[in-house]
Amino acid sequence: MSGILLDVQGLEVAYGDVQVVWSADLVVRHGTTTALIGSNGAGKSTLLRALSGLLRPLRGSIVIGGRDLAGASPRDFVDNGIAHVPEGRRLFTGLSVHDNLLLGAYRRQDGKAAIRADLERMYDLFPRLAERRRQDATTMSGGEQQMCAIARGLMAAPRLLLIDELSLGLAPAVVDQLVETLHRVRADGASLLVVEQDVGIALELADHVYIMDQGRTVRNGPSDVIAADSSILAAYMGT
Ligand SMILES: Nc1ncnc2c1ncn2[C@@H]1O[C@H](COP(=O)(O)OP(=O)(O)OP(=O)(O)O)[C@@H](O)[C@H]1O
Repeated sequence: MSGILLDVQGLEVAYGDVQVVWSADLVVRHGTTTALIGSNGAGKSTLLRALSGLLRPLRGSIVIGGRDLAGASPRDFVDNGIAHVPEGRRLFTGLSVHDNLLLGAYRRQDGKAAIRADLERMYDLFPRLAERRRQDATTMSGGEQQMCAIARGLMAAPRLLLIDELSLGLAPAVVDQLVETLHRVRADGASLLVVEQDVGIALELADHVYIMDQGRTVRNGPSDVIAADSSILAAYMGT
C-alpha cells in the first residue's frame, strides 16, 4: 500500500463560538483519490477549509509530508503542496481562462518552462478549456468553470488537490467527463481529496471513502467495501 501523504488527527474546527468539526481523523495516501461524504451540514466543507489553512483549527494535527501545518497560513499550505478548489469555483471575473490558469501557478518556483508545459498538459486534459482559453472564465458554463477551477488548482503543481462539491449543479454527462479526467490526473501521480454530495459519484471516483456525520469522521473504508455495505450508507446517508 502506498505511503501516507496527509494525516489528520483529532481535528476540531469552529466558526467563532460555533464548533462544527468535533473530531476528524483522516488519511490520504500518495497517488490515491479519497472522497469525503456525509449529509448536509456534516462539516465536510469546513474540514476542507481547515485543510487548506482558510480556517485555523481549535485542536488537532494536519501533517503533510511529515510537517504539522495546523495553525499555519493559507500560503504555507500552498507552499507545502496543498491546492484547494472551492465550492462555487470562485474564478477571477474579467480574466480569461488562460490568465486564471496562470494565477494558479503564482507561488511556483520551478520556472516558466515547467509552468508552460503544465499549461499545455491542462489543455490536453481539458480540451474545452483550450478552445476557450481567451474567453472570460466566468462567462462559461458551470461544467466548464469547474474544469477551469480544477485546472487552476492543478497549475499549482500540488501534492494534494482538495476539491469541494465536485458535481454540485452539473449535468450528469459533464460529471462523467470530470470523473474520467480525474482518474487520468490520479494515474499521472496526483493525490486527491474530494467532498462529494452524490454517493454514487464518490464511490465511482475514489479509492477510499470517509463518511462524516455531525462533525465527526465516523466510518471509512475502501470504496468497494463501503459500496457493498448497504447498512453503512443507510445509517449515515439515508440511501
Ligand atoms: N462561514 C460560516 N459561519 C458560520 N457557520 C458556518 C459557516 N459555514 C458553514 N457553517 C455551518 O457549519 C455547519 C457545517 O457546514 P459545512 O458547509 O461544513 O457542511 P457540509 O458537510 O459541507 O454540508 P453541505 O454539503 O450542506 O455544504 C453548518 O451548520 C453550517 O451552517
